Amino acid sequence: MMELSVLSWALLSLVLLLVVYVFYMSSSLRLFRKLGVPGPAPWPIIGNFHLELKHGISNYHRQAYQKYKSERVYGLYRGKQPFMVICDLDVIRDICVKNFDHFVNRTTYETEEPFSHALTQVKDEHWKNIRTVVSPTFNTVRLKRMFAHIKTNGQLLVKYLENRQERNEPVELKEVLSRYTMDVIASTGFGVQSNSLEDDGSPFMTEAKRLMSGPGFLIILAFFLSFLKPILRLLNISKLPRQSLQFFRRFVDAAVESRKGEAGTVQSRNDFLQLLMEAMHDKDGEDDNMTPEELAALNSSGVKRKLNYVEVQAQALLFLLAGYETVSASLSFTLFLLALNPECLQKAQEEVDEVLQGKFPDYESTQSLHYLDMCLNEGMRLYPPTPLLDRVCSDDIEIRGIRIPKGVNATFPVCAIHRDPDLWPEPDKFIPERFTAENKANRHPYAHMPFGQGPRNCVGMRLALLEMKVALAAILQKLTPVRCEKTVYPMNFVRFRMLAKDGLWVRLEARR
Ligand code: HEM
Repeated sequence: MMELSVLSWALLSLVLLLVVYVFYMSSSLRLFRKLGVPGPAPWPIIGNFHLELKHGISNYHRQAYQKYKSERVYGLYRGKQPFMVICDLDVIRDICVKNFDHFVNRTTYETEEPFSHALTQVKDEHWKNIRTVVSPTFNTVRLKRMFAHIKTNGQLLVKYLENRQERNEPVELKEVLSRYTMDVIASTGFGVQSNSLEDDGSPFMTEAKRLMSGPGFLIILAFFLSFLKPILRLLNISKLPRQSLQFFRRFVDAAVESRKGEAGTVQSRNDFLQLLMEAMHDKDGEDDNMTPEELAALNSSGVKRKLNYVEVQAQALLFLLAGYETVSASLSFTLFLLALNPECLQKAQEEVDEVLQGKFPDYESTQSLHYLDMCLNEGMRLYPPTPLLDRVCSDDIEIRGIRIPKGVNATFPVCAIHRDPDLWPEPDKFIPERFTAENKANRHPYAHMPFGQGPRNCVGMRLALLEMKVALAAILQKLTPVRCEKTVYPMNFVRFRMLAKDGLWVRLEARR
């Protein structure tokens, strides 16, 4: 009898706890109703997260955007976290630029060390400090110095593809271009030739793939639904595969260690790691490797630019990861779309022939490949690697009649804006001519934002465009991609990833 009553008490307490928990989790689910912001009704505990899970992020937001666009904004909850999705491009512009001081940070989720110090994660002054150090890596002077690395890998890529063409083998573009991208990152970042193209068992590729293969379903849930995090911690489940993280950490450590003896010497390595290590030694203005332009940019910022070792480690790891999936996806989708659109392909090849005159692309010639630039922009419009962007509001503000309270995540539905038929007639078609100077001038500048916008935009954009143009131009100069028996279009996508389930298969023909 006694035992039963203990059990009853325990059950009663559990039920009470559950009620309190549900009440607590639901308490903030009234915010959007109070503000008059439309949106789907949230469920207790999970909010609206089930909708993104069920339809996929891009599909869900394309539908929701069309439904609520006339209201300029809609509200969603992930767990109890409120996300105000902004459909009005002028409001997005004000958030990114005019009112940037209210929206410096983006939503971050708990990450393993040292990732919490990476540029994508850090906040406010910490972010400004690291961004100031990292930005000069991508200026014209540094990109020109890095070009030799990109050229070597571009030449290897074409040689590899020519071999495949001679054997008449179809090629899965995402796989091959991921290998090229990893080789470019390893060489421009760390001065290392990772040989991913040549070597099927390259540890660089194996670990990068493992890292990118995406976390398990439970982990994705925990990413967004914070109440699951303690459970994962208790089960010692990591969001990123530990083995791969360890591999890249050891790689960065070894690279830093091997260069320590070089500190203070004039030896110039022209890579990202060198810049980070210089920032660690904090030579403030005495840097032989920096141009006057770079020094002026750094010193005028007025913020401290010394990095500690963990920060160096974090940026180095980020460099490996941030540019891998994004570049390889954009590059392979664009080449695939060119293969499916022979008229555009012909125009691109004519431009390449005219500009390059039979030579391998160099830094200057890539700047004249305007049609290729339009093709890349159109590829990233259709398949933006980052389908949603966001900024966290640090203080209550009203922008163009929309009240955004402190703590709310202002989200920009890039994947939906990029397919809005009012901005892009026939939005699902690949039409690079949308990006002629004239057409661009007639469109809102925020209608296209694959690299984000404002001071917190993609810091690696110029490197990304350069390595993508070199690869495209070098391939199209020698080879013509065409549909083959393995081509699947329209594509089916892997859940939660901008990755074609059946691959991006083409056959290559040699150009006469
Ligand atoms: C096609 C290629 C790429 C695309 C589409 C892309 C896209 C983006 C986007 C959308 C953001 C967020 C911007 C915002 O919130 O406004 C971002 C941030 C960032 N990207 Fe990229 N990216 C690409 C390549 C690269 C490369 C090659 C690197 C470096 C090697 C890089 C490094 C970063 C970093 C460090 C940030 C965080 C910037 C900050 O918080 O200050 N990205 N990128």
